[in-house]
Amino acid sequence: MSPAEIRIADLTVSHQRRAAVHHLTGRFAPGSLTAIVGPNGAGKTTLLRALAGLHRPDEGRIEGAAGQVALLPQQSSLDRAFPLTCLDAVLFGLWAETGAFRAIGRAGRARAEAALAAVGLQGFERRPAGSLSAGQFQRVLFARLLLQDAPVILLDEPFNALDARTSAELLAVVKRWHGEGRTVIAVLHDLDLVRRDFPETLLLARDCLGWGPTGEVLTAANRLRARMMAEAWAEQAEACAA
Ligand SMILES: Nc1ncnc2c1ncn2[C@@H]1O[C@H](COP(=O)(O)OP(=O)(O)OP(=O)(O)O)[C@@H](O)[C@H]1O
Repeated sequence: MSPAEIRIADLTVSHQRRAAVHHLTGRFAPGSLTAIVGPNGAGKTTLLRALAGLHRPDEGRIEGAAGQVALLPQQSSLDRAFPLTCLDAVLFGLWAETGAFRAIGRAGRARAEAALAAVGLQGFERRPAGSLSAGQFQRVLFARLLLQDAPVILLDEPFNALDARTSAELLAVVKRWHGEGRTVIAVLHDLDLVRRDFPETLLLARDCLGWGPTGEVLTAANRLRARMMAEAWAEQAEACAA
């Protein structure tokens, strides 16, 4: 796995002309493990989706991400009523390799079965994905990421609403990715988890309030600034003017 660096230069991303990420500059070092933290509405998901190429920047640049990333979206953003088996859901991870309409061969199926087994879901291949618990479904999405085998992994609230055992097992998968030299970036709200397991942190409140070693970024002063900025956001704020 060749390590991937992502460089961000003066990035602004807006929704309906309102800036969600504002003039962000910095880099995710190759093979780094970074938490993105900040209050609700701070622009964390917007940044992750911009890194995945799903939001176009209004200004600035993202370099090094194109074709390199695999994204775990927030579960709440997914339609689980879609009639898919667990195996099919995992096989979506091969789209980038095979294209949407090319048949998946036996080798692809074997890889998908192995990925399901790696996240503790051996025997779930034919189960409808819609019948799974939230924790089981998150395991399926992790299996899909395993199959994508990307140098950069983007995770949006990967441990949200999971029990302690599922969280611990999926955190072990994240650490394995980091150990393999992948660049891993996760949006998280649990600051104890961030302090314990994520060496780097980006603290976002639309603007960047700190980006570097977690202990230096998650200071009481920085967190207070983030909270105060969140409280000050005017819903009718205009487009970025600076
Ligand atoms: N599709 C959209 N259309 C319009 N506004 C949006 C859209 N997506 C996000 N926003 C707005 O952009 C801002 C940033 O949202 P975003 O989801 O990136 O924040 P977040 O930090 O991930 O929040 P949370 O912690 O609540 O998930 C918010 O004000 C949100 O209302």
